[in-house]
Amino acid sequence: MRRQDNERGLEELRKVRRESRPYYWFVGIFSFFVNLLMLTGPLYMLQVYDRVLGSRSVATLIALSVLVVFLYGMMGLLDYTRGRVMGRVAARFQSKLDTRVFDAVVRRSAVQPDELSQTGLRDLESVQRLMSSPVLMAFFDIPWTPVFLIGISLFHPWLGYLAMSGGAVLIIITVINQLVTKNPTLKSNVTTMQAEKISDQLRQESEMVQALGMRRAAFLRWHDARQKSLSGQIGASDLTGSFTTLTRTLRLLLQSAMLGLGAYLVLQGELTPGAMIAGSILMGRALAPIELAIGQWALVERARKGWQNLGQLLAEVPPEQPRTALPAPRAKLDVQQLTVVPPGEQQAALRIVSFTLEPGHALGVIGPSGAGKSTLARALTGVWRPAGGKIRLDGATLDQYGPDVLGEHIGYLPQRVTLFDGTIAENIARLSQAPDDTKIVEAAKKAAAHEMILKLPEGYNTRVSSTGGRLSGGQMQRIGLARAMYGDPVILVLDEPNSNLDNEGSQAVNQAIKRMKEEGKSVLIMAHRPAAIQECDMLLMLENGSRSAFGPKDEVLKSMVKNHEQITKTAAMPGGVR
Ligand SMILES: Nc1ncnc2c1ncn2[C@@H]1O[C@H](COP(=O)(O)OP(=O)(O)OP(=O)(O)O)[C@@H](O)[C@H]1O
Repeated sequence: MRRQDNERGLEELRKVRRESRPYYWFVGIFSFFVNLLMLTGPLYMLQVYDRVLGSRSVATLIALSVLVVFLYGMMGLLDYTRGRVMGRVAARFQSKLDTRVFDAVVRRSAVQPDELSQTGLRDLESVQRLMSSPVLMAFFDIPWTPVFLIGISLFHPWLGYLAMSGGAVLIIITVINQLVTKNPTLKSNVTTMQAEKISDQLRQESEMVQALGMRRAAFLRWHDARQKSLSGQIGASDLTGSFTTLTRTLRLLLQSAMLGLGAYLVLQGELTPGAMIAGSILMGRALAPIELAIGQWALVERARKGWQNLGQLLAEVPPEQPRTALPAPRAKLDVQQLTVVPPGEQQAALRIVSFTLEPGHALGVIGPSGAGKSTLARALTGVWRPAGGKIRLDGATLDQYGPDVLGEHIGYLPQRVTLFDGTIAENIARLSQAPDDTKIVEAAKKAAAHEMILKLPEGYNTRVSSTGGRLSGGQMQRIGLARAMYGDPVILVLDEPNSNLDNEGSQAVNQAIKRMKEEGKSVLIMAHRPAAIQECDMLLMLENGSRSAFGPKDEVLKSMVKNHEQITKTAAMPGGVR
């Protein structure tokens, strides 16, 4: 996506940033006073050398020193306050965007789990971190650098020339630093993330890694990524480090050069000793923010990249428009000419498929592997949008329901059940903030999982992890079914519900389907095994993404048998299919 296309997302970010505009003014005004108070040191030196030492007045020295303590105190207070304000502005920026970015990340991950969706929340954090860091304060201070440099030239034009040329060299170094360190810093960030991703995945799949004897190979793969990340980090930190050292050395050198030139001018009688010292201190103050910015440039680069990424993410996943709340739908599903193209693919996985499902019916969707059954399930649950055709739930297309509302109406049991870290009850209640215990138990009973859960050591409060923890595959599937049934959905989409179930589990699922039908609700079962379609009244047969048969179960099965016999007979004939 080009920068121009990201503009909508960037504008969204800028809008949130603009909301804190009064605070930026506040910090700007405070920075003015902080920088003004920076003159305390040089002015003190000027007074001590040129007035106190000349007049030998202890009283003046004490008065000046008290004043300096007060002024430094004020400066510290203002500096601390502006830091606190920016910290809060940064936190506000993050929390204002948290919901929006989280929503965009979840929506994008569901269809395209790429780098952009993975880093979304981290990108927001890196922008927040820059906003609350001292580097940002340095940006508020840098505009004062020329003012300090001009101040130096007021002492003596030669000092001014030296300060200006020193400042110019530092600015050139800053620009070169920005150009040179940009790519290595970003590259090192990417390699670090890749190494983390590999280690996360290997940790999650540790059981399989162990069982398949993949430990050494897995280690080498991770180690390779880790080495790349490490050498990237060393390269980037060497580069940034060299610029930091260069600027620091240059600043110290310039300060000393300032003293040297000042001393020469004092010897020539063109400058007072106080001005010599004050000039050197001013030089240090003028260059300090530039030095700080260069030292922390990696933070700036990360935030800059994060800002661009966020712009792209928000542009690609626009906010959802509010929808008119519809009444609870009847369990009537109407699929017309549905075509679905998996995200990032060119070819449709489902082509012009039509069927209807009436309330109180169960539809079995059968077909070989890769026929498009799971694709249909994802389209029916609103996860993948149709590239063509329509899916209507009680007359309204799916996009007329809000995604969370649709989730309440259509219960979904995915092919691979994943639970979330938490208790079984929390998982069944779909992590609801206000879980309803009665509904949780009811859903578990409908899924015939109630007894099984009670037998666990802590019943409904048993803690589980994303991979199930102490639960077996079949137990996870039954909890997944209870989760699908939580909140009384009108339609249930079950993708291979029997894949991990024993006989008792399969019967429990069939019982649940029967109950749904009796309540006037409907069920779709994507299945390989005959046991799964026992309760189905209708069958939809998919082949290569197209509908090859649809109708009452017995008729479809009969025609399948007939076709099968036909094929067998033809194959048996001389010259037939072999
Ligand atoms: N996330 C995805 N990205 C790209 N293509 C996909 C994705 N998921 C599925 N497909 C493709 O869509 C086609 C249909 O896959 P689908 O998972 O719907 O088949 P299925 O009938 O459910 O198979 P199975 O019975 O093995 O689960 C396949 O060609 C597959 O390669």
